[in-house]
Amino acid sequence: MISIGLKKIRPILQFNLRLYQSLSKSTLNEAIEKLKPLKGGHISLVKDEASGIATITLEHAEKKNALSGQMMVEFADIVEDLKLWESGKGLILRGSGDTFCSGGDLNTVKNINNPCDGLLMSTLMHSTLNQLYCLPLVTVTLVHGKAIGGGSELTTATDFRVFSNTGETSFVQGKMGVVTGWGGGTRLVHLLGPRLALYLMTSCKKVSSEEALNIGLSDSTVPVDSRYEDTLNWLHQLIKHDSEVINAMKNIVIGARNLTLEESFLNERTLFSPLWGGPANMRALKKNVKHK
Ligand SMILES: C[C@@H](C(=O)O)C(=O)SCCNC(=O)CCNC(=O)[C@H](O)C(C)(C)COP(=O)(O)OP(=O)(O)OC[C@H]1O[C@@H](n2cnc3c(N)ncnc32)[C@H](O)[C@@H]1OP(=O)(O)O
Repeated sequence: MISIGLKKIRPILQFNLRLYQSLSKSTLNEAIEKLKPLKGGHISLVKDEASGIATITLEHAEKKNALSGQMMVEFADIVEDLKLWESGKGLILRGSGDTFCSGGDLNTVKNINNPCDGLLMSTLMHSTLNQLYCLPLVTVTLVHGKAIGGGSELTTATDFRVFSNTGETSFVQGKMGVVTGWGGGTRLVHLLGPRLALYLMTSCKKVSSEEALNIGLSDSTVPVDSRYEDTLNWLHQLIKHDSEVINAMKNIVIGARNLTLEESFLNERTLFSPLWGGPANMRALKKNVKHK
């Protein structure tokens, strides 16, 4: 009976996750062709096998970490890489220099400034950021300095946000005559609810680190000088368990976000059963842990 359940649930979860990936393969390929030649900056990925924490760094400091077309394509490749990282537990997304990200690189934007190309860019960024959103890792954005436009959208693609004192986010798309192009509007509603999300989008208000903490957009504020180390420490507190346990916890959250209630409970049972009596569970039982 259980094996029937196991067989059923994988396709359900995978079907829902495929929704994010299946924004038409040919459209994605067309987007990559279009965006790749639009150069500038770089995105790096460092995977620390010992801790299970990966760090993605936007490296275009001279343009305030604006995302060029080339960086958008690199971002897609990095998320593909992380999807295959079996021992991974956590991820930090950050920017280099004094700004988290000033959104789309205006030089790239000028080259693709028509509805068709806009749809291509949007399709690629939706695919990348929604797959990031669905990684089985505990993910956090370190918001140091400004997150503007598309930059503010990036911050919504992780589970948590840690702001440095100077961290600030603003959904300025309205001032640019557009709306969120990277899926940040939908994720913002999931994060804060429709009322606050609509307020932030329509007002284009700058949200300081303090305000972000107050409204539940930020999970912690860290001093500027020790921002990366403090974010690492903050994340370490959440990823003490075995990677299988962390991955299953995150997959419960992803399932609950995407599936119907019934499917989500089935997903949860399916994730639970292999851990019950598994290596981490047996080690814990042997230790006779007291939860004082
Ligand atoms: C995709 C779409 C969406 O919303 O979905 C978007 O994101 S649209 C993009 C929305 N973002 C924007 O409109 C950003 C506009 N930029 C700004 O507001 C400002 O530059 C700040 C980001 C607040 C930084 O001001 P600050 O006075 O500190 O520095 P700055 O203005 O001298 O900027 C340093 C250099 O970075 C460049 N720079 C800054 N942001 C850029 C961007 N997004 N694309 C291309 N270049 C950019 C500046 O032009 C300047 O280049 P030079 O040294 O060569 O002069």
